[in-house]
Amino acid sequence: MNALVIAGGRRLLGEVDVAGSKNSALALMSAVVLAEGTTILHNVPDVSDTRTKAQLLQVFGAKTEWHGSSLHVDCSNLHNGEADEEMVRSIRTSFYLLGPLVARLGRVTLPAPGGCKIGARPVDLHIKGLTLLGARIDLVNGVYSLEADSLLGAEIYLDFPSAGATQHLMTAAALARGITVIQNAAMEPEVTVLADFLNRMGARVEGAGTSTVTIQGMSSLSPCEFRVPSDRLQAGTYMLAGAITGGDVKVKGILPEHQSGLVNKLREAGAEVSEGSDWIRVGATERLKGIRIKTMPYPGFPTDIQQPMAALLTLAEGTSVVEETIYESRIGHVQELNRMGANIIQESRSSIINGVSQLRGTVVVASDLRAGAALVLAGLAADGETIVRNVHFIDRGYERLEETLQGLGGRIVRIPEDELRAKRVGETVL
Ligand SMILES: CC(=O)N[C@H]1[C@@H](OP(=O)(O)OP(=O)(O)OC[C@H]2O[C@@H](n3ccc(=O)[nH]c3=O)[C@H](O)[C@@H]2O)O[C@H](CO)[C@@H](O)[C@@H]1O
Ligand SMILES: C=C(OP(=O)(O)O)C(=O)O
Repeated sequence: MNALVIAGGRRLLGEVDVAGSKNSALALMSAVVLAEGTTILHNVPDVSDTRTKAQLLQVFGAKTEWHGSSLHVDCSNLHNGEADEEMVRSIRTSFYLLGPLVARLGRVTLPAPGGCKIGARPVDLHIKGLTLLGARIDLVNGVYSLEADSLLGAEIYLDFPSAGATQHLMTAAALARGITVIQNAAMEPEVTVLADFLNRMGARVEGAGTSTVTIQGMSSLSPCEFRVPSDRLQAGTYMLAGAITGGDVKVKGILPEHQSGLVNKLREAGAEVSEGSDWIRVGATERLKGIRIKTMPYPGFPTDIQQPMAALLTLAEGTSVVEETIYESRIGHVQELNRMGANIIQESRSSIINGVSQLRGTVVVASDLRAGAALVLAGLAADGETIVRNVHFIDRGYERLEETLQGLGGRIVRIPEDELRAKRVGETVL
């Protein structure tokens, strides 16, 4: 296990080229199984989730090869396999493989998925949709078994615009006979990226990015080459790094229209934000003001940026209220930020943040991916040294986080936790 050690208090300055999107790459890595032959995904982020997903594909007979950030996946000889429960539980999108694999193989079994522990995260909408597409589904001892002679197009209404269910069902429907219509679909950018990818494979998907997505299923699809777009969540985190350190950070190679929730809220808090066709620059010359945030499905304020944004607001003047409406317990950062001197009171799904003028470095523990990102941001701004433990959570979704932050002038290093234990109380690392 590793920890990140951060010597805070330095303004971050400079430019960041943002890596490929974890969430898009993972959805595409399910869709690749739809086509016989080798699909090539470019710009796949080097994070633990994509490496785990590649291993999972191998369990079902796919051959995977990494060439830098390009992933070649040969799905010519798929077969059933028994996936290790630990592996499946370590990522969320293991589950998105069920639909496309049953479409290709006629039957498949897979343990229930994992992902960040930020709420109950049921899969009922996935199951409801797959059942409507004609799959027979059993759950025994935490393992899902699916069977279908062939999938049939269906009309599916989602009770909540779930990003995962929308993408999973679109993928399965691409090999179903007839037309599938998904109502109350998620409108997240990752849905549109997946539609572009499926269309590149020969499917006919329309309406992605709206609340009604229509998929004309095909009897077969072809492999293709596709570039994963940049990660809007890594980008958002680096924008926040510019703001929380009173620095000036330009994130490049991104689609600014995907950041409108964050950009508007940063401006409301008093940050300086400018943007061009494929970049956004964020800085802060004065202390920010407290604001209200409410997470919502896209295009609302993204839940995945809620925890990093909360870190920023701990230092804003006055009181902020951050309401999490998507997940019932995305609060792992709260207690740890308070250990650093923040003043956050958690009331049900709302964090009431009373701004403090300084955070103090200490040892904190990441409970999940974005809680980890929030603690790193807090550490960059804090007085003294912060040690963030459980870095494996952060590694799920940030490609070479410490190198990127070092490139902006941040003092941050990764060290094995064993080395930390050897230090005397009060002894610093950096
Ligand atoms: C790998 C990936 O892409 N992860 C993202 C994806 O997660 P994920 O796809 O898991 O998130 P969903 O959009 O499905 O979840 C949103 C809400 O719907 C609920 N729900 C979901 C499915 C279901 O069958 N039943 C149900 O009740 C969830 O518990 C949650 O409260 O979208 C989330 C919302 O933008 C992001 O936070 C995650 O980073
Ligand atoms: C919640 C997240 O990921 P996952 O859905 O993969 O757990 C995230 O990326 O913030």
